[in-house]
Amino acid sequence: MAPAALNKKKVTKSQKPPAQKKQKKEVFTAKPPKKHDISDDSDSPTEEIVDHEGLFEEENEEDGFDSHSEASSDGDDPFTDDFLQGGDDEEEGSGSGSGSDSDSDSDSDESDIEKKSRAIDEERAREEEEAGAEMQLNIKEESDEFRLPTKEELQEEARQPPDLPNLQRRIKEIVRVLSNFNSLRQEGAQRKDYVEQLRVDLGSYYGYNEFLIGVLVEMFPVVELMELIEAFEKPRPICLRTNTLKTRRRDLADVLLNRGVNLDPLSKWSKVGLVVYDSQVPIGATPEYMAGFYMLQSASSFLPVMALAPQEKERIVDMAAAPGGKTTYIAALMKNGGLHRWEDNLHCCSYEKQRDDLRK
Ligand SMILES: C[S@@+](CC[C@H](N)C(=O)[O-])C[C@H]1O[C@@H](n2cnc3c(N)ncnc32)[C@H](O)[C@@H]1O
Repeated sequence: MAPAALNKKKVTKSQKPPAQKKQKKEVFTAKPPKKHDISDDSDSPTEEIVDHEGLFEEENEEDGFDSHSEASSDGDDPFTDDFLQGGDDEEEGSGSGSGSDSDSDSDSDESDIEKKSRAIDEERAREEEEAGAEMQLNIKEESDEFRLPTKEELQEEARQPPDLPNLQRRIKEIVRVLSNFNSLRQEGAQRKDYVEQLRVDLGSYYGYNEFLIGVLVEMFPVVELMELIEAFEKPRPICLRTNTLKTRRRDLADVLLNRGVNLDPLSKWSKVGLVVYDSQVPIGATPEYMAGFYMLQSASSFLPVMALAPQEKERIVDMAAAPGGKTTYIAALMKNGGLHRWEDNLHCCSYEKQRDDLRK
């Protein structure tokens, strides 16, 4: 069945690492390289990054494996050397025919091994202690009081090209302070000082004009604001809307699947939308598209029409409606019985008429 096939493909597609993982990697990269430095000097930086991603995807398993493999690899070399030497000694010892010598040799071998083993344990304990101290230092640095930049610092910054990592860090810090303002605020600083700096930094970092970022900052609490802005950075999925005057979504999906379009129903909230992951044919030039079986339309553009909930025989005016995505959706919901004003011309809008107009 089509939906099963679609879902399968969706899973493959959704295996892309989520943006959050990136952050995780950034936060943690400071520590794990130790293992790589020791175990394999020849690793290229790229390989290291790949390894880290793997590491944090299966954190627990890897941690367990990691310490084990580290222990055995660290331990292997000295022990191997030892046993080899020990083997030679033993042979020499037995060659001399002195049983007590042999015993004492083997005793001293044993104590050698013990010594080396103890040295390795001590070395490891020291390393762990150092790593712990380093981690504490990092935690302390992160939790150190964040201070807003002074006027002079801002003036100096303004003379330089934008320092994006610094802006990103400051945005993160301001969000952190605003999320727990009473405990983390800088003495004497007001919430509005942080919000103002956040507004400026978000504008510079993400390239918003003052008006738009000002509206967004006023409109949303800080956590939602960040979620929204980060969502704006992600590419929109390609969606199409079934023209229910001509076909059913399921039938359209089947036909497109057969053409090599990898798609799924858009979401529970839409009965007409399909989301396209990838396609072996240009999605805007299939025979079905040319025949008006679907319209390429962002999922978000479905929503105003759904909110409007147009009914048959209503009169709906859609001003400045080109290219007509919402208007044709309205027309479909009105079963082609509506009257729409479209741009400067009055059209008695059948779906086909609008579509034909679109092509002119
Ligand atoms: C954002 S689009 C509308 C999209 C449409 N609602 C849809 O879903 O397909 C706005 C359209 O209005 C047109 N437009 C902007 N100002 C206009 C004006 N003063 N008079 C007529 N059309 C205008 C633009 O050229 C553009 O085609």
